[in-house]
Amino acid sequence: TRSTRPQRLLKVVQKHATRGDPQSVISAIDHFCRHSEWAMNVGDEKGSILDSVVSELNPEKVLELGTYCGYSTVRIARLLPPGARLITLEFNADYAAIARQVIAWAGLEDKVQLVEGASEDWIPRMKEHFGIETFDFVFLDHWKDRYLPDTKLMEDCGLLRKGTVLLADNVICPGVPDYLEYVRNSLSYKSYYFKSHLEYTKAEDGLEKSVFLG
Ligand SMILES: O=C(NC/C=C/[C@H]1O[C@@H](n2ccc(=O)cc2)[C@H](O)[C@@H]1O)c1cc([N+](=O)[O-])cc(O)c1O
Ligand SMILES: [Mg+2]
Repeated sequence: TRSTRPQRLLKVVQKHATRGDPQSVISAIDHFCRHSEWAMNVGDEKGSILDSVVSELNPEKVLELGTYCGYSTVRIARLLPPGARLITLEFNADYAAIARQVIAWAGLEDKVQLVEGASEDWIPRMKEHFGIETFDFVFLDHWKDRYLPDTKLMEDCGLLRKGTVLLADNVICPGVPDYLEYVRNSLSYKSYYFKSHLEYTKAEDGLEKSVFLG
């Protein structure tokens, strides 16, 4: 039977990227998704904004909601200082299996912990299961109707501290109106919109950076 899109992405990485070279993994996926088959990776344009936010923050503890094939996992983990840790949550077992191999190909498995399951089940367990006090940086790129409830859940679980940065993908396309309204109007956040484009297209999209004020 026909392969899946994640399987085709992994094949492209294994064929065109160099083991242990995260940039080559990123470039191989971007080239394939721009010229052969679109996929819902954050992509090169928004990815550069993600890079700048991570580089400026230099986070020790990172949470990613929505691994998919591991593209943004690789983008973030490649910039983390030694000893820093990225926990990425993936609901779909098939996607998780592909992402593990993409992350390993990039040579970043020591910095990344991929956890399979639903964000609402794992967020309340971050402290007791992973020994996490608070996160320095959270990248939201999972189901768009989960951005707001999961943000409130992270607040309630005490996982955000003064200065924690949330960066949300797709705030225009497909859009997360309830999340945007919340972080832009809540007195607990200072929010900024980075205008960009939907990955590999000319459609508008953007990233919303929201700093938790405690
Ligand atoms: O729908 C989109 N993303 C949903 C992503 C969902 C991912 O998050 C995981 N997850 C992990 C943990 C959970 O608790 C739930 C799901 C799912 O198993 C999936 O791997 C999307 C769509 C477009 N688009 O143009 O249509 C563009 C984008 O950049 C997008 O991100
Ligand atoms: Mg996205």
